[in-house]
Amino acid sequence: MEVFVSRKRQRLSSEAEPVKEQTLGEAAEGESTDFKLAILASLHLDRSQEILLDYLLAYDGSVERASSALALPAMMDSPRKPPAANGYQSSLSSFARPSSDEAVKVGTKKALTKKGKTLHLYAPEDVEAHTPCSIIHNFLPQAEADALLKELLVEAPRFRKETFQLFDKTVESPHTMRFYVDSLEELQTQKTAYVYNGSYVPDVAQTTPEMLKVSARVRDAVNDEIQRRVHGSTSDGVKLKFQSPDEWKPNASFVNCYDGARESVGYHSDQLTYLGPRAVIGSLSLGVAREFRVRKIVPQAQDGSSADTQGQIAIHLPHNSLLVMHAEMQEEWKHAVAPAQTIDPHPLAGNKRLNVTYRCYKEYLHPKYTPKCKCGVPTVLRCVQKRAATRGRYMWMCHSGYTPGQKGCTYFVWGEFDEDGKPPWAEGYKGNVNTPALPAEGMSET
Ligand SMILES: O=C(O)CCC(=O)C(=O)O
Ligand SMILES: [Fe+2]
Repeated sequence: MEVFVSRKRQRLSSEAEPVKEQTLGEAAEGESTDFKLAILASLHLDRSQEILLDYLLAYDGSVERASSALALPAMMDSPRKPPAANGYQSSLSSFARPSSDEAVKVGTKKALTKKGKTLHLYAPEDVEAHTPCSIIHNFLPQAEADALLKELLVEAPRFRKETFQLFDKTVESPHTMRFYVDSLEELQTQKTAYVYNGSYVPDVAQTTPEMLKVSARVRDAVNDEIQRRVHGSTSDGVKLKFQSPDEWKPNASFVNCYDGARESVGYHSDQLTYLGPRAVIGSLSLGVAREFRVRKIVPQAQDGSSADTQGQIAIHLPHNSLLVMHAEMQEEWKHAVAPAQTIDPHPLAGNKRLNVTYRCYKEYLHPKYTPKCKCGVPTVLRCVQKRAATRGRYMWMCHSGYTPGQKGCTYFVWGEFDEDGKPPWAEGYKGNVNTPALPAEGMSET
């Protein structure tokens, strides 16, 4: 296809295989779905993520074929009837009652979603049962939610779009954001020591007074939710391997602003580099209600089905709701905020949605301790998702492949973590359980 830029595929492995010239579309075929979506988005700027995903699924994951179809003027609509986006359920059981063997426990149930379909969830019990998240509606007293929203509306004009590298292109995130840390001392080290997508973040701000007040409430609620989930029916009191047993203490946050229906964030997992394995995140939504999409990216262990045969789940996020992304989330699922067809303006925020993602940065994952790559930059922590033989294992890799203007190196080392997610240099380290030791081949497919 002519529209594709010809490029040499960058290999992150040390295999000495000839590198052949290929189109961007061909090069993408072995990549993850979100990567393919990002390529389609860069080629079809006028199409929503939802339409792109629909086409990609309709053409069995082929970027070339999906892109050809998207280019045809006669096919401006989705290749199939899009799933209904409106309407409320009181709970999923009133919408589709599973048969007794299609159960009800997360982890033992059959997938509720089907390839190319979106299942919309509104009730907290459904969100909890069918996703790695839990949600608390009307989380803050109304006056406190409004005070925080007003404060963030004053901050929002200083937010910026994030840029990242996609092959030869520099792409901008379709919404704005800013990073906040609690202490002044942390603010200085963040600017000079912490690396995101290969570079320092020049604009780090100090957590505002209302954000800090709310942070204490979020901390208590998230710790309660973690306990409830660990002791609930699905995990029988056993935390996940690598999940920290310590109290969750937020000390930093990314604050996102979506101004209008079209602003969005594409499918991604949050970076684990400073949070560690099996991270938990508390995400507070204010202003316009939007849809949070989640999609499982590793197959259900029980039925062995491919993750790509499952559809996506949309969680409705109204003003003043706290969504907890639990420890299963970042390694096994991806999440997105989809562009909307229409939005209901909010009395204080107008067309804006503000979102605070409270995070717990671990002291022992400060870049002064973590492995450095050959470029001399602290590495990024990633978890293998696609390759079955090494799935679920952690590795430290060079950042620079994601940095505009930088090529990056092939540096890669398996991460060592104990059962509580601590690295060897952390106090109380109990010994490595991140089964490693396969040769470092084909590490480009995570
Ligand atoms: O806006 C949201 O709800 C999600 C934001 C998000 O995914 C992020 O900050 O990583
Ligand atoms: Fe995220």
